[in-house]
Amino acid sequence: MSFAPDSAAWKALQEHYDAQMKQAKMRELFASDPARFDKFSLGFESKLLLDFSKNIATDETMRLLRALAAEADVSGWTRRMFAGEKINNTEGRAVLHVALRNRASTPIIVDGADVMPGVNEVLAKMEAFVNKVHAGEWKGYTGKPITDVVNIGIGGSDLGPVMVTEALKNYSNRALKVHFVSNVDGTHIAETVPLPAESTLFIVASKTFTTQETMTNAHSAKAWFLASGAPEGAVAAHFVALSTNEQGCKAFGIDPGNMFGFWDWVGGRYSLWSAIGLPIALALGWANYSALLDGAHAMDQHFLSAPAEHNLPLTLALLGVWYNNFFGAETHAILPYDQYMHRFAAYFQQGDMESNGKYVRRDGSIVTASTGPVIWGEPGTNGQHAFYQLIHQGTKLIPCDFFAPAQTQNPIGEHHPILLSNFFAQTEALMQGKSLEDVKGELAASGKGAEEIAALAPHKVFEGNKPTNSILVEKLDPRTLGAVIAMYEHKIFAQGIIWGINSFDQWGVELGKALAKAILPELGGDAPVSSHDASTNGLINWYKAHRA
Ligand SMILES: O=P(O)(O)OC[C@H]1O[C@H](O)[C@H](O)[C@@H](O)[C@@H]1O
Repeated sequence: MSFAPDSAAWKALQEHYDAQMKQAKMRELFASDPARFDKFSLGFESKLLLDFSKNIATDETMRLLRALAAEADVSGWTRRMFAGEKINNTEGRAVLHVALRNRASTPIIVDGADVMPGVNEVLAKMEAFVNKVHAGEWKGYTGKPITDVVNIGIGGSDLGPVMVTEALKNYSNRALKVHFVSNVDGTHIAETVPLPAESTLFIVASKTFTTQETMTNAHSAKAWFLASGAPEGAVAAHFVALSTNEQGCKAFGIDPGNMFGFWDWVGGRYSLWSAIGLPIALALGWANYSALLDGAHAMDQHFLSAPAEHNLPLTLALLGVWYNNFFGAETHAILPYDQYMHRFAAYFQQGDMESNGKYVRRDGSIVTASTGPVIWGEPGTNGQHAFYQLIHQGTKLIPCDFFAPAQTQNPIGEHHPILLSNFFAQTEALMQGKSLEDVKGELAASGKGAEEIAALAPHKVFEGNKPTNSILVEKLDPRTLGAVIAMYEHKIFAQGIIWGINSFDQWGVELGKALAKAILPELGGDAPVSSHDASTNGLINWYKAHRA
């Protein structure tokens, strides 16, 4: 198999870029094709619209990009993933977040056994637990119902639950307060636990149950709980675990009955659909959590079966490759015009950057093309008052995804139309820009003299031609959010296939972890440290000299 950029489809795209698209102007593409919006927009269940017409792309671009996907065999790899093949080759694992939301329960075989009975068993256990907590039947050690839940986890065992509980806050059971502790900085737990211990439930969420930050926080939570006066025997009613490591949970003192398991074929950053979703289900109730899974399943089916021209995740993936590899874009912004979505970009920083931040291909060879972009973003309109200047007039091309719901969940006066008018205006401005002639005309109309016009005009020109995808949903409900998350997951998958990398390992996080373990004992005592490079020694010794 030939990899990008050695493949025929890649070369054809390069020629197309050099000959036509490098200089292409979206303004002109719109002017020359009145049907552009219709041709370059896709729907999903009539609840979601993806408008990708504001991209520097023609029919020919899309045709060539789809040929690239075909050449990389994205659809074959998709089928292999859904069938439970061990496509995570460096860890010898299947990649089956799709099984977690396989609502049809069609068998998926891994190592000769159907994974679906196990998936459904854990879901049933989660449902029973959630209902018990909500009904006030799960009691703390003094007989009181649970009022507060603290999820202790980091990375994939934190970001998904945080993002979804925030995004669907309006669907949550506000009587039950769900808190999240992730950072090993003692400040995080210290600022969280002033809580009523007798009615607080701790969830220790860790796929491996060895993650230093989570274990440290979990032990501190247990110490705080016992110090509050709770007897040792109360731990069972107040600590539950979400993990693949049963031994580790037992060693911590968690009753195996209060452990919710999952499997090595669930990647941490794809785990909100597994037992890791328990805090989500506690916050939102089982019906809403189920609807989230339903939405993701619907998107899975779409990704698996929709032809390339109608396939939303594939379209997003291909446009991402187009800018990343042909226009040299280094970053990609995710800009939700919805305050509830304020952790969405942070969630996909892990989802995308841990998946596709790789320089070695699945066969061990070094990539020769740029891989995953830097993902970043903040909700609109806040971002407009912070970093949009650079997107409009900077020297870097930053493709953006704009996202908004048509219906607000908090209709107050004109807030929602104001919000959406900004969304539409920004994508229009980014595409159209503003010409020198227009700027000069405006300055003249405002009474400025020739000299002032000449001095000011260049600063007020917007080149435009900045690409955006616009994603509108009818309403940000659980089903829709499930579909949107799955859409991005599959986008990341398809890009990984095109770049020839394994999107499902994360060896790059290991070195720092190992070094931290080696350095920790060196931080004790007063003896100066000299075993590292000069900078690291200097930093450690400065810390030792200045710590209280
Ligand atoms: O769930 P855990 O095993 O505690 O892992 C938590 C996180 O830590 C690791 O460093 C990985 O980079 C993440 O992919 C993972 O989500």
